Amino acid sequence: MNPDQFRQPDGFYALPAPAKLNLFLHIIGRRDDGYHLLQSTFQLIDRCDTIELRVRDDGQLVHLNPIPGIAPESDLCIRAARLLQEQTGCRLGMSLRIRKILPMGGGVGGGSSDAATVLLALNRLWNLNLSRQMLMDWGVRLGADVPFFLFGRTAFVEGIGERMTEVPSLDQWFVVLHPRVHVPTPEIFCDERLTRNTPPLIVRVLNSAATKNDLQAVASRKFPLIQKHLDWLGQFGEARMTGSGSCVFAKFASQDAANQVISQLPDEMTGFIARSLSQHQLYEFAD
Ligand SMILES: C[C@@](CO)(OP(=O)(O)O)[C@H](O)COP(=O)(O)OP(=O)(O)OC[C@H]1O[C@@H](n2ccc(N)nc2=O)[C@H](O)[C@@H]1O
Ligand SMILES: Nc1ncnc2c1ncn2[C@@H]1O[C@H](COP(=O)(O)OP(=O)(O)O)[C@@H](O)[C@H]1O
Repeated sequence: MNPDQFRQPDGFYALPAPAKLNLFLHIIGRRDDGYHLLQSTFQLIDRCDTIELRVRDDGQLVHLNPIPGIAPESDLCIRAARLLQEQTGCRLGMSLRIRKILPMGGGVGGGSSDAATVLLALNRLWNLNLSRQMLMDWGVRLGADVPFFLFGRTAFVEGIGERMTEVPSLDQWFVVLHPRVHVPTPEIFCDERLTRNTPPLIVRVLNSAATKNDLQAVASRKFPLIQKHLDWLGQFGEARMTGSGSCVFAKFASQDAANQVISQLPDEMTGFIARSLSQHQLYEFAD
């Protein structure tokens, strides 16, 4: 795939960073170090941040529009580029702009996806020719979900989130709502009410009535606004939380059906519709 298809007249490449939904998320155990053993299906959706970047010859990593509240050097995109410089000795740099539309800390993986897009893009634009597996091994240092975005296809995820198997992607539409609460992931995982004994799935199911999100009961009890959004969306289909929240979603067979639901959204709620994506748009930027 030629990166030129993403090139804009100003010389920047405008690259998509898609969101994900956890179609289900089971906690099947806990390791001695406190980390939880998961089983989850991760689905890419076509709602995306846009990462605009241009290669620099001077080796600098310049963030042209830092996200309020995130210091440029802490931004996952800058950290991703620095990681590649450190690991490969590459002396090239980048200028970066982020067009951010994905809710932060919403369980749709925006920060991890932004980082994965930078890793994939620089792999091409800095001519590094690193394998997908190499990028995944390095990317996990930036965030637990980064390897999934590099994997780039619908995945059944196990372990603490590091073991991935491709599963068939279904063409589906989703309504996603964003309750305006920030859910602290460690607090949900540490809650004594969290169940950690869902029986392991043997058949690799994509999504069915037999699955759930084990983090949802704790998160929605702690944050009533999440429950309120689940109740509203639940009128139209089975509503579920993604990741550790706060976003909730329901799936629909057509764009029309999803549009009909979102058009009825009360003023005090925000949300969007999205379609399942069978493959990351930059999948071919790694071998
Ligand atoms: C559970 C998921 C599913 O997608 O939730 P979301 O972040 O998407 O909401 C992610 O894997 C999360 O990824 P991320 O938010 O990067 O988590 P990390 O920084 O690795 O971990 C935050 C904290 O969550 C707990 N944690 C996380 C993952 C795991 N398998 N077991 C855990 O117990 C640990 O307490 C850890 O300190
Ligand atoms: N480029 C970035 N985009 C979003 N979040 C970022 C970014 N860089 C660093 N972060 C930090 O990562 C945290 C997790 O972000 P995000 O991936 O959006 O959440 P989640 O894992 O719940 O989907 C944010 O709260 C923010 O502090």
